[in-house]
Amino acid sequence: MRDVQPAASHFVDGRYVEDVAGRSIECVYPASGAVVARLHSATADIVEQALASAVRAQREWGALKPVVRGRVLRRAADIIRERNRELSEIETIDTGKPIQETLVADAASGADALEYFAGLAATMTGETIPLGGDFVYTIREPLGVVVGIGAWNYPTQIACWKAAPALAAGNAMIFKPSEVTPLGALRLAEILIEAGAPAGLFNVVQGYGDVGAALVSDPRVAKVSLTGSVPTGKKVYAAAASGMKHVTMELGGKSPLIIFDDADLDSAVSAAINANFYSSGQVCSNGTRVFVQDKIRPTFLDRLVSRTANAVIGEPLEEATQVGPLVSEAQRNKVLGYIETGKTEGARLLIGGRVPPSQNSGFYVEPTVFADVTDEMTIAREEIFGPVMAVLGFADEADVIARANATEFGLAAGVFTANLARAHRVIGQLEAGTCWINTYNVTPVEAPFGGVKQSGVGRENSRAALDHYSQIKSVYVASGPVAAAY
Ligand SMILES: NC(=O)c1ccc[n+]([C@@H]2O[C@H](COP(=O)([O-])OP(=O)(O)OC[C@H]3O[C@@H](n4cnc5c(N)ncnc54)[C@H](O)[C@@H]3O)[C@@H](O)[C@H]2O)c1
Ligand SMILES: C[N+](C)(C)CC=O
Ligand SMILES: [K+]
Repeated sequence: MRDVQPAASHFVDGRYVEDVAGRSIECVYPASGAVVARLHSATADIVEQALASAVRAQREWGALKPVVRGRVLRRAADIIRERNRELSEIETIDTGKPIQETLVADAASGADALEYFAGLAATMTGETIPLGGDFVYTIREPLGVVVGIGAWNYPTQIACWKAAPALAAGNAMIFKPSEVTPLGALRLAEILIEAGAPAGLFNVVQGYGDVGAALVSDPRVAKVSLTGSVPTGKKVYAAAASGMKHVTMELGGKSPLIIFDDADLDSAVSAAINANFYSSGQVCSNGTRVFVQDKIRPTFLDRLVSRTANAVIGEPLEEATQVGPLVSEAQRNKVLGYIETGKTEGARLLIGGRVPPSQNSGFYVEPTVFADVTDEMTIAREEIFGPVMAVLGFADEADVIARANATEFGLAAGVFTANLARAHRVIGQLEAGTCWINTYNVTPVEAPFGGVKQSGVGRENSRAALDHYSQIKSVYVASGPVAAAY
């Protein structure tokens, strides 16, 4: 296995920096439990260096022609693609996700975001508003220094999805990765410098929640973009509110995947597998409540179980492996606890539910399917963030829409049907920010991504993300003399 110990914990002002006074962070390889890197949480001194250098870099960067900023981001995208193999291995070691996933979904998606926003940078223009002889013109300005805070499931993708629109719009970013997966963002910071970004433009500081909180409460920070859980989102949103800061909140979900009886059944089974077992189920937008219409449910479950039995569980660095471990022991135990609750509350366990007998180290859980799940059961209400699918029945359209919406979350939703009129009708009534018809969890950077209700605020990706990283200055221009009352 490659050596992933970084030169130092943090990347600030264009170089690696360390302060061993910070609390220790051990980066664990989830497939074995071995410590693969030792880092330190940022001290107040490191946080100060990051903030001061970001303020300085942002002034320089924000004054550049946007097309020049785009060129730097485009170069970074190219470097990421050249190094995809190495970056994917680091991502697999950091998260435990199978290399066959990280080779296509992580650094590669990050490169897509950098390339996409590189192209859009120069299109961020204002408008002129004629007012007779006078007029108003508008300027889209950067916010200043923005903070990104990441979750552990997609560390590189999250860093890039936040950095790309932020930097394209002329901001500087300080990024705090999850303490569970500290590695990927450091490589992005190195690559941006290599691509020509000024020192301090994209700083990475490691740390636990207190480091995130210190960044969010600093008056030099104009915005925070968090990917994480709903409880953390509420804390960060509240802290940002007291400083009147902008926010983007990409939070959790318990999304419905609704399969009508006229759907292409094999595609629907594939989608349910992808929507629950990809990344061992550690995907925010997963369709973890699979509603299957009565007539096809027995056949659906048969095919689902026989295909799930074929999943290759194993060492994530081997290309044949399809299912790896969960990210940590704590997450594995949390998921096993939900499986026990599912059994106790009367759901029918069809397959999985155990630590795979072949894996005597690492944090593995078998892909697990529960049938006969009802709306009140804990496994149908709470986000598990593991490979646990709950299959529920339904008879008619109005009933399934009401039940799909009966949740505090609203991140995503999917509908499978051959009847496109029905597909659009149902999607129109679902309370979810990101929806799919006859597919699931496809998240191209060109499309807005984000949630409604408790699942979040704002959108990542697409043109919409640029609005969330910029503000409008409105300038009234007078052409005549000014009168006053006295
Ligand atoms: N919507 C999305 O795009 C998306 C993507 C991935 C994960 N998620 C969600 O993330 C969750 C899993 O990730 P997690 O366990 O890392 O989430 P988490 O909420 O525990 O932590 C997220 C990040 O917030 C930091 N943090 C914790 N307390 C903080 C505070 N008071 N102030 C500032 N920062 C603080 C953590 O250190 C970490 O970096 C799931 O709920 C999942 O649905 C959402
Ligand atoms: C954005 N996505 C779905 C790839 C990762 C969220 O957990
Ligand atoms: K790790």
